[in-house]
Amino acid sequence: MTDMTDDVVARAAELLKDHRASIDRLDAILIYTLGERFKHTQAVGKLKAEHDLPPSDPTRESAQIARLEELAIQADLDPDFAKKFLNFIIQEVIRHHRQHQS
Ligand SMILES: O=C(O)C(=O)C[C@]1(C(=O)O)C=C[C@@H](O)C=C1
Repeated sequence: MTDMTDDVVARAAELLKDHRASIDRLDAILIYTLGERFKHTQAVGKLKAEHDLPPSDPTRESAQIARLEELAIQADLDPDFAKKFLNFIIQEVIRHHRQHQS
């Protein structure tokens, strides 16, 4: 009986370890992906500052949000979360753009 319980606990520990390894791998992908995204937005911020363009573009943001909501549904991710996540990133980008302009 105790042996069986030990097996179940050991199996659960193994599964937890595997999930955590996948989570760490995916978190690394997220961080590198965000790093790449910010490289592009830094270049966009420089262009906007050089050409006196406004830091934010609400029309572009609406299109991005609509697209990400669709992608989120396809990816089985909560579309409201996807929207909040993109908004959070875009707000940070706009903050960087404003720093370029001042
Ligand atoms: O595409 C732009 O114009 C950007 O400045 C990039 C970006 C984004 O992070 O995706 C940021 C701010 C804008 O309001 C829209 C989009």
